Amino acid sequence: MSALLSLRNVWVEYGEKVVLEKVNLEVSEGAFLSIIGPSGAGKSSLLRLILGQEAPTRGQVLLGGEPLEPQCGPDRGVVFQRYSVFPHMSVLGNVMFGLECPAAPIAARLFGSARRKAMGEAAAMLHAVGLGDSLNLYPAQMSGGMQQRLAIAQALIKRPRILLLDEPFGALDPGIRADMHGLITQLWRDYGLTIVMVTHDIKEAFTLGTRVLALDKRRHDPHAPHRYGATAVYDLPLRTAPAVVPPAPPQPDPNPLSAAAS
Ligand SMILES: Nc1ncnc2c1ncn2[C@@H]1O[C@H](COP(=O)(O)OP(=O)(O)OP(=O)(O)O)[C@@H](O)[C@H]1O
Repeated sequence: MSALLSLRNVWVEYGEKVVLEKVNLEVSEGAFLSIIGPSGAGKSSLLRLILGQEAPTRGQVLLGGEPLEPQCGPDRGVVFQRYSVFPHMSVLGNVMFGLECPAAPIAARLFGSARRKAMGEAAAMLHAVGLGDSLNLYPAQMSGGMQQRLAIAQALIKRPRILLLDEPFGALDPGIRADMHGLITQLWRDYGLTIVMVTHDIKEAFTLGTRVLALDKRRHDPHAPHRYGATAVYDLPLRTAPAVVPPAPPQPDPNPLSAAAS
C-alpha cells in the first residue's frame, strides 16, 4: 500500500543550526504514529512541516503522493496542548466555524438549510467527543479535558486526511488523560483516522501508537552543538490496534438541535 504521508531526506535548518537532518518517513493510511525524543530534538518542528506551517530547507514532504501545499489545508487537522479553541465562541460555534468559514469565507456564517445542516453535523461531532450536553457552554466554563475534547471536534469536523496531535494531553490530570486516551482510540477507529502524535510521555506513545518513532541526534560535535540535527533513530512497528480499550460511545441526544437553537 502506498504511503499517505512521505518525508524524503527532509532537513530543517535555521541559519547554521541544523534541527532535523535526513529524515525519511513513510506513514500509511490508518496508522497511529507516536513521535518521542528529548526536548529540542525537533518533534514540533516535524509536525509544523507536516502541517505546512514551515517548509523543509532540503527534501520533500508528500501527502497522498503530492507535494504538500505550503499552508495548512483542510486535509490536515491539528490539536495543540492548549489554547486552540476560540474563547469568544460557544462550543457549537467553535465547531461550526470550521464548516462555515470555508463555505462562506467573507461572512463566516451560513443561513437557512445550509446552517441547519452544518449545525446538525457539528452537534453530531460534539456528541462523538462526549460534549453533547455542552453545546452552549463557552470554553472558560469548561475543564481542561473538555476544552481538549472541543479542540479534537474542531479538528475533526473538517474531515482531515491526517490528524496531528502536539502533546494534546500534556496539560491534563492523569485520570482525565486516561479518559482522553480512550476517546482518541475510539475516534481513531470509528473515523478511520491517520494520526501523528508528539508526546513526552513514553508510556502514552506505546499505549496509543501502532508505531513509535524516536528522534535524536546520531552525531554530536561538542564544540558546535548546532552542527548536527536529529533524525529517526528508532522506528518501532507495534501492532495494528492500540492497547487502550475505548470507552462505550456517548449516547446521542435524540434532539441535539433543540439545545443549540436557544
Ligand atoms: N524559528 C526558529 N528559529 C530558530 N530556532 C528554532 C526555531 N524554531 C525552533 N527552533 C529550534 O529548533 C529546535 C527544535 O525545536 P522543537 O520545538 O521542534 O523541539 P521539540 O523536540 O518539539 O522540543 P520540546 O520537546 O521541548 O517541545 C530547538 O533548539 C529550537 O530552539
